[in-house]
Amino acid sequence: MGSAFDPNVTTTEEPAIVDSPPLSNLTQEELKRIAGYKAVEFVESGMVIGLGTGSTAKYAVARISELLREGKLKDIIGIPTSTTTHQQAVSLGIPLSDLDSHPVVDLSIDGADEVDPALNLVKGRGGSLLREKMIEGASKKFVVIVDESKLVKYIGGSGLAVPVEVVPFCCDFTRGKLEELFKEAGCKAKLRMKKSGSNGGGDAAPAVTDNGNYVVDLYLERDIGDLEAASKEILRFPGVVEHGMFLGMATTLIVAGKFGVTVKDRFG
Ligand SMILES: O=C(CO)[C@H](O)[C@H](O)COP(=O)(O)O
Repeated sequence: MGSAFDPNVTTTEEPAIVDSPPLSNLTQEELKRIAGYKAVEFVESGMVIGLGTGSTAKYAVARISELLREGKLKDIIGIPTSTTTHQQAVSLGIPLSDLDSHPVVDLSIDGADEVDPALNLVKGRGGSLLREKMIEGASKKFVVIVDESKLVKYIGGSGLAVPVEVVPFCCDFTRGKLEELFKEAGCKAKLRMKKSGSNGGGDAAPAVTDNGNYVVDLYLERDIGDLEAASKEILRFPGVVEHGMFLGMATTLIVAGKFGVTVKDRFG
């Protein structure tokens, strides 16, 4: 997968900075922790920090709280990107606020489901894409933390979902429109259902986001090409709230893999 991840015009022309020895014996979970901890090296006292969501971001949140407790960080304000992260941050005693009170965020740290060679992302398989996009879009810097399994040649290239948050009203109508839009790429659009057992009755109910919406997952067989054009087309449907392609938003990527930890900066 690493060979698919050469810098292109939108990323630094410098070679990736590999600043750790090979981590070949570590589990995926340990790689997530290493990426999360590395990102927190960018955090400085007094900053407003966007706190991401997911199994990688939770390590960054935990590390921030550790450094606050040790007095190595001071006066941090966290802006959580989901109710789950809100609960984690409250339980760890991190002072919190929101975009209404802090419309400019110094730095956000979050995971991703896919990262392409131009640092475009897919996010939202955890269902938090709308709040993540609002907060990360308001951030001066956005550090993305992944293990190497998230690197793809093109958006949708993992074969897993590109999520779209939709309003519940006539969601099958919107689902059908999205499938039709990407039919050339062999798209199958599926309404995301609650995980079996989470509502006591199997897969009968749609999954509901923190904002009371549903998610349509797009499964693509082929590259959809122009991502900015695809983004505009998706957002043109009135039933769509937001999609999980984060284009041109990441300013830094931290990848933990068997080769070590790589930090890659985007210029411009
Ligand atoms: O976008 C997200 C949640 O909506 C997550 O950042 C993304 O799903 C990655 O999660 P993980 O680190 O657990 O793989």
